[in-house]
Amino acid sequence: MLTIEKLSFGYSGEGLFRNLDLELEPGMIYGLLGKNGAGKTSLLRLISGQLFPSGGRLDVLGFDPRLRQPGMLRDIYFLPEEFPVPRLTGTRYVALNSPFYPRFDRERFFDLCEGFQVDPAWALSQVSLGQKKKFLLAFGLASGVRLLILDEPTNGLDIPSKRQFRRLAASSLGEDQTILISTHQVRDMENLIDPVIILDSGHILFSGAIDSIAGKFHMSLETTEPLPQEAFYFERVPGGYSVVRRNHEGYDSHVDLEVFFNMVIERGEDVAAIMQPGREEDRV
Ligand SMILES: Nc1ncnc2c1ncn2[C@@H]1O[C@H](COP(=O)(O)OP(=O)(O)OP(=O)(O)O)[C@@H](O)[C@H]1O
Repeated sequence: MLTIEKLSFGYSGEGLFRNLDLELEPGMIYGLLGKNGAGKTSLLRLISGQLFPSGGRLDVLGFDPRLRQPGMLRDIYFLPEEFPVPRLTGTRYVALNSPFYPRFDRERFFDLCEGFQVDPAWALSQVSLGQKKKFLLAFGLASGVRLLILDEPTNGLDIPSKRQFRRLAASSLGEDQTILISTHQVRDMENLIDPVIILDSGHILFSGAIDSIAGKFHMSLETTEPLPQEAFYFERVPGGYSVVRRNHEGYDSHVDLEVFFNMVIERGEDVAAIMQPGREEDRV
């Protein structure tokens, strides 16, 4: 559903992406993780045709996003991190905008509004940032598009709303749909995103399924600090140390995404070597 090959892009001559490759499959909720400034928003804007690459190939739902053809636009919904809202009620917004999305499901939209505790009768310009965001998330999740792109969707949401978002997003996904969520708040996305893509300074350091991580690495919370040679990676956490070891024994363990993210940022090349069969080097 989305293929990126050898993508290059930069702002005013400064290279951000060089030879970037990425493939997204339908039926998944991808998490695009990266620190501030890693390039997440730029990548999302390239995918949705709001920025143009300087080289390489982008295929989004069979379209070249630069052309912004109606066939692509009716199947993509992009919720940016910051967004202006018109001086309209939610109901009027839906009446004006839903016709652009042929598979928009009004009943689902009202259910989602109820789930998010937002009232479509509200004037959008007069509600809080979190309420606006939840309204637009309900719109996006009800739009029926094949590619839903959410840039930092949990920014501005309170803790119960973040939980609601995870629940409603997971229950909204159809087989032919993909959700691509960018965030630097990794914890907010746990138990929702799979696979994960980790971007750092314009490079994809990791792209893969949670299962594949659990197959190669074992994570545990330990009370004592391990010796460096005893662990692949560890960090101090409340209550002790989060310790990552190679999973040679095939143990089942929960993947703590934040720890994995930190590990990839610190040891990206080593993780890549381990994750790729055939190029694996046996490290502790
Ligand atoms: N319009 C622009 N002109 C010039 N440079 C830009 C522009 N937009 C972004 N950049 C730069 O490109 C890099 C990537 O920015 P981008 O917004 O894509 O990162 P991000 O991962 O989304 O960050 P954040 O998590 O802070 O939103 C940063 O170094 C940023 O300063």
